[in-house]
Amino acid sequence: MGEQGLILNISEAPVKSYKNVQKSQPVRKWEKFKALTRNKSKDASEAPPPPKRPAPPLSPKLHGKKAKADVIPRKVPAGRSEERPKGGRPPIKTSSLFKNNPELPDIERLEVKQLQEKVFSSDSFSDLGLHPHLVATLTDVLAMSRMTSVQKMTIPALLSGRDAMVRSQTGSGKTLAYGVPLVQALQEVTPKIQRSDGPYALILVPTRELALQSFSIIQKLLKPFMWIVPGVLMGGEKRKSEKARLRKGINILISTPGRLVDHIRSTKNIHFTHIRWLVVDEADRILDLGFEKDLTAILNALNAQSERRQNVLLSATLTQGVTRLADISLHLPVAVSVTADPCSEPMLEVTSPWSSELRTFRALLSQNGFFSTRWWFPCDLKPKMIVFFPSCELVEFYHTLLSNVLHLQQREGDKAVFLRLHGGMKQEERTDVFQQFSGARAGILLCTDVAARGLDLPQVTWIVQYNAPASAAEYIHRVGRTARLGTHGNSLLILIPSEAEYIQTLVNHKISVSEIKMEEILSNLLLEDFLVIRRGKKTGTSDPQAVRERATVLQTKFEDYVHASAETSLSAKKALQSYIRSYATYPKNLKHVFHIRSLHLGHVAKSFGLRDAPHNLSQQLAGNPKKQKAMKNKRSDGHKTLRTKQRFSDLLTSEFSSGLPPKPKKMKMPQSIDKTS
Ligand SMILES: Nc1ncnc2c1ncn2[C@@H]1O[C@H](COP(=O)(O)OP(=O)(O)OP(=O)(O)O)[C@@H](O)[C@H]1O
Repeated sequence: MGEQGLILNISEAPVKSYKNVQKSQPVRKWEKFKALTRNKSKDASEAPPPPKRPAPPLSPKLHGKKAKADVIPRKVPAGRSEERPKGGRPPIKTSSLFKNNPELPDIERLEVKQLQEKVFSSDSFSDLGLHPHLVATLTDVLAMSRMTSVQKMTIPALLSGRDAMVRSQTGSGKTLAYGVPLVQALQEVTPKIQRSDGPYALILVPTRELALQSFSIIQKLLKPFMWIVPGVLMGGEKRKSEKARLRKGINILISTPGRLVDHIRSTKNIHFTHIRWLVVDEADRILDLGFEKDLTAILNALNAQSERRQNVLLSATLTQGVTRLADISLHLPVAVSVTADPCSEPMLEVTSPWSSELRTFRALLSQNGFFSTRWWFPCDLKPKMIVFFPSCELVEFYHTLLSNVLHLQQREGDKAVFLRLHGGMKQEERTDVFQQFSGARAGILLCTDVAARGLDLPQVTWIVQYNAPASAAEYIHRVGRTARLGTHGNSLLILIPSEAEYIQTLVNHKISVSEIKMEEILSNLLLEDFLVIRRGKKTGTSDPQAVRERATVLQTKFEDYVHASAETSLSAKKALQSYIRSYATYPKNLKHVFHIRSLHLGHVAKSFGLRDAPHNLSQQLAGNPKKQKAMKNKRSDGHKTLRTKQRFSDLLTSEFSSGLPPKPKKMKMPQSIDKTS
C-alpha cells in the first residue's frame, strides 16, 4: 500500500473515556472524516459513510474483545486507475490508535531519596603494593589511573586474605575489584603454578556472555604472567572440546554453574585439589535462577578436595537469599558497601545506589497506542539502545518486524541496526551479536534478561524496558547497562495504565523515576519523513494531529507486514501468546499489578500488528486439531501434561541453561553442605 495513497481517519482529540465513546455519533464522525479528507480527492467524497459499529467494550477484560479498525476508502494515485477493482474501491483497514482509549491516570510523584555512590576514589593502583607488571597492565594497557571506590575498599581486604561480600552500583568496576587481588595472589604462588595443577580459582557467573566477558578481563590481567592459564566453560560449546581443555589444565576457571556441575559429574579430568579462590559474581541472580542446587553440588565438590580458600560474593543487589549462601560459603567476611551512608543502609536491602549521570523515566501508554509508541522512543540521533523483553519469542518477533518495516533514518550517515540476543539462539550467534553490539557506535539490541546482568557494553545511551521486570533488583541491573562508571545514560520503563502501581514497588526500593508523556515520545515521529502522508504540509515540532497521523501510518505499516502472509501473522500470534503468558510469571507480590484480566486483548493484539484480537489463540497456535487430539490422548495414556508453572520455569531457566540436554529426572542432588573450609 503506497503511503501517499492513504487517507487516514484520525480523531482530532483523544477520547476521554469509554463512556464518551459510546455517546459519539456516527454522523458527526462522518463530518469529521469529510473535513479531514476535503480537497484531498474527489473520490474520497464519493465514498460511502463508514459503517456503524457496535459500541466498544465497557470494561477492559481479556476475553472476547476485538480490536477496532476504521474502514476507509483507498485513495488511488493518479494514473493508477487500472488497479481499481470493478464496482468501487475496496476498503482498507487502518488502525485507530487514538480512539477508545481510557484516560491515562495521573500518578502521584513520590519523593525518593536516591542513594548516591561516589564512583572514583583518589587512590591509584600503584599504592597497593601490587606486582609492578600488574600495575603496568592496569595503567598502560587498560588505561586506568585511579581505583574506583569499590576497588579501593575491596582489593586491600582480599589481598589480606579475607573473604568478602561486595555490593556496589552497576558499572563501578567490581570485576577488577576481585580480579586484581586474585591475579596478584596467584602470581605469588611458589613453586610457580603449573598448568597441569588444574584450577586455583573458580569464578561463577550466571550467563555465558558474562563468562566470556570476565574471561577476557582476566586474560588481560594475566598477560605478564603467562604461566597462569585462564579458561571458560559456558554451555553451548561442544562438551568434548571443553573436556580436552580441562585435561590440558585451566588454572582460573570461569563458568556458569550448570555447565560446571555437568563436568563435575561427567568429566574425569576435573579436580579441585589446588583451589584457593571462589568468586560468585551476580550472586543473587545465580540463586534466583534456581542454581542453588548446582551451587550446593559445586561447594561440596570444592570442600571435599581443597583446604581453606578465599570466597567472594558480589552484586549490585545483594538480597536476603544471599545470606544463606554467605552462611555456607564465607568465613568471617568483610562487608563492602560503597553507599554514602552504609550505617543507615542495610547491606542486604535491594536499593539502587546510582550514578548522578543516570536519568530514569517511565511512561504510561494506553494499551492501544502501545505499539507505535514503543517503537519510536527514543529515536534520538544515533541511539545505542537496549530494549528488554519478557521472552525469546517477543525478541524474535519484534526483531523481524522492525528490521523489515522500519527504515531507521540514516541521519548523519549512521544507520542504526537491529540486533537480537536471547537464550534460544546458537552460542556462536550469541557471541557474534554480543561482540558486534559491544563494538558498535549505534544500534538497537532487542534482548531478554540474558543481557541484564554484568554485561559491560560501552556507550549505551538508552535502556528501554518493554515490560516491567519481576523484581526491583532486575530493574536495577537492566538499567545498569547504561551510565556505567559515571558516564551519562537514560532509561525508560514502559507501563500500561493497569500497571501504574508498579512505580510504588520501585519507590519502596528507593528508585525514583520521572514521567515522560506519551505525546512527548510520539513527537519523535515528526523527525521521520518516511511516515509523511501529506507531502508539502509543514508540521511544527508539536503538531498533535501530525503526530497522530504518523503514528497511524507507522501502525498501518506494521499491520500490513504482519498480515502479508500466514507465516508472519502466525509469528505475531505466537508473540502475543508469549506476552500474555509472561504475565503469569510475575511473582505473587506483583500479581495484583500484572493481572491478565486487565489486558484488553484487542488493544494488546495491535501491539503485535494484529488488526483483530485472535479468537481461540491457543488452538490456532497448536495447529492441526486432529494432531492435538492425538496428543491429548497420548497424554491421558500415561504421559503427564506439564503443569503451567513448570513450563514457565523451564522457559526461564532455558535462558541461562548449561546448553546441555536436560538432566535425568530422578537424579538426587546433594542437599547438605560440608562446611569444612
Ligand atoms: N579503575 C578504573 N578506571 C577506569 N575504568 C575502570 C576502572 N575499573 C573498572 N573500569 C571499567 O569500568 C567498566 C565497568 O566495570 P565492571 O563491568 O567491572 O562493573 P561492575 O561493577 O561489575 O558492573 P555490574 O554490576 O553491571 O556487573 C568496565 O568497562 C571497566 O573496564
